[in-house]
Amino acid sequence: MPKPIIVFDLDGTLVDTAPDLLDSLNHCLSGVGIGRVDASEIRRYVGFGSRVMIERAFAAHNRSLAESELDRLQAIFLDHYTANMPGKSKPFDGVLAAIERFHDAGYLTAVCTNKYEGLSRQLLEALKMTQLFECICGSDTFGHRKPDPRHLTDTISMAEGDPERAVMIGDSRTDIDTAKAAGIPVVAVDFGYTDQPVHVFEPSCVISHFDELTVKLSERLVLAAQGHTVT
Ligand SMILES: O=C(O)COP(=O)(O)O
Ligand SMILES: [Mg+2]
Repeated sequence: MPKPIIVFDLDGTLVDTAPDLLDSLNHCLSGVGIGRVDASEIRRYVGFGSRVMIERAFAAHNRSLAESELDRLQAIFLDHYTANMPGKSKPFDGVLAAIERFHDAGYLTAVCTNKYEGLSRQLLEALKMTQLFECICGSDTFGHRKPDPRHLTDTISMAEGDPERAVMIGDSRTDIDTAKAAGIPVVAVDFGYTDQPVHVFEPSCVISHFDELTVKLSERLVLAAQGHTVT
């Protein structure tokens, strides 16, 4: 029988990667004349991978960007980001204990991220976290990515999890829209990368620390999603 599953987003949910994304973004933007991006800006640019992040930095400065220049800058970004991994990135407080709680309760865990799969694996490997997940599915794993709900449903299938007992954990509108479109309950963390507070996007619930992510909470969300009255 397939097991219940918790699917984690990566950047801003599992791992606090913003300091390294910021360093690599500023490295690739040096010399293009838009100045340095700061820590508050980067949180609005993350969510659709490095290419969109660079595009958003240009758009924020009312600058257009030719495709070939974007290719060039993305290659610089990726080289720098890869060479410095894991850098300052670290798992958010309490997430490792939360994963252990779910494993002890018989759950599977997986990653569904808009980071490239290779980068995600390299980062999680450097943080000694790869073995925690049944599968790690990036933006290039299936040919569709969040907010396409198939990115999430295909992740659950690959992990051999039960889609009727799945919960997504994410930090952005993209994660919330993806899970809702897939009919899967979604817990939003309020410490990740988003331009608006996550409650605006109406996730199933919001947590401020992984201590709040309990097996009981996930069971309640699954029951509620199936239409049961939960008190
Ligand atoms: O790297 C990004 O832009 C997005 O990554 P995430 O889907 O793990 O938040
Ligand atoms: Mg994220």
